[in-house]
Amino acid sequence: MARRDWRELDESDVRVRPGKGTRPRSKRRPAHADAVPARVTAVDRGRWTCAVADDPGSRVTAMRARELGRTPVVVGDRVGLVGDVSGKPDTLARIVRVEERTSVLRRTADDTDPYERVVVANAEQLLIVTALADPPPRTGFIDRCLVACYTGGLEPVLCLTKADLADPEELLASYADLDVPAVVTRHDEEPAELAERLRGRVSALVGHSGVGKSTLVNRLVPEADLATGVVSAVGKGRHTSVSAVALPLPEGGWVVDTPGVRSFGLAHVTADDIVEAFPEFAEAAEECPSGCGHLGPPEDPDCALDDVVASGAARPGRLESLRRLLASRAGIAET
Ligand SMILES: Nc1nc2c(ncn2[C@@H]2O[C@H](COP(=O)(O)OP(=O)(O)OP(=O)(O)O)[C@@H](O)[C@H]2O)c(=O)[nH]1
Ligand SMILES: [Zn+2]
Repeated sequence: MARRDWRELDESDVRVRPGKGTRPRSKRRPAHADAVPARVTAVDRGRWTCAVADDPGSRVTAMRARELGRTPVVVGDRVGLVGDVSGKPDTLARIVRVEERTSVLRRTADDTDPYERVVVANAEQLLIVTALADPPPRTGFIDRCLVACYTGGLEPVLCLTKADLADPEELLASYADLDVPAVVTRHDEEPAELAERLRGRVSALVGHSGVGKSTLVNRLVPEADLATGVVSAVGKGRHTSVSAVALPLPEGGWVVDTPGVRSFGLAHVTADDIVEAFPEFAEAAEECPSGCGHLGPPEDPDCALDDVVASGAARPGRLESLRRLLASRAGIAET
């Protein structure tokens, strides 16, 4: 099985591993030994907003140093800044370095841009916001979010909103075998459990229009309405740009809203990439015929994963769930 690394899935990425071609870059590094570490919180027309040392009170505008070449720099990236990092009006710092990413969330290619691009870097978890009713939950969307998490290095969390309108039990049951943590919210109650889960961490948020994402963000980030510029994208709906924005949580951590992102870049994700997220099946998958899609009969009659369940080493529900995710990958083109 050719093991593919999520960090190498497309050419528009930062080179995240020291490879053959990186020697000149490491030579250059000492010149910026004084670079200040910061996190990118917003990107807008060739300007990057950065928080120095993760301090939400610091808001430095930066440009990209010429030496970075075409290296993409996205929200969540950890960067090194030189120049004026005071954040005072009309000052401009320079991004001279992009650190290796610990996770990536990609959006799908579309008519205006044929590449799958990273929209959020370094998020620890992805909050998949789904309404229990109005609009009704779409498991296909949730499943594709899960695949994006497993292959991008994020921990998924289900956030089921509008619990005042419908009971969460049925939906929770269909994800029980995946062991995905879930939080249930409703607008007439404080989202305390959710706030606890987000505290001190970097969490990306996705959800379709109308599921109550803005309602949640405004609850979690009380200043979201007051802050200028970058946060104006929150809650404007479909027509807003696809760029993400990181908002500081009052008790530490960041939520990264992803307005306009409604589907994920899974075009290069293989069946084996998904199986790797299921440790009990990963080894058996190497016994499968080459090119096995692991769907089982009739598509993949010689798939070895059924043997794992037959031997008692895995629960049948785990294989069913895994295969549902594998099947959902096939539907990635639909939005
Ligand atoms: N019954 C009920 N309605 C809610 C709840 N949360 C949000 N809503 C309503 O659902 C609608 C959509 O909420 P928003 O927060 O704007 O949803 P959104 O996902 O941000 O949608 P866009 O702004 O279109 O991206 C609004 O009318 C909210 O008042 C809830 O817990 N229960
Ligand atoms: Zn197989």
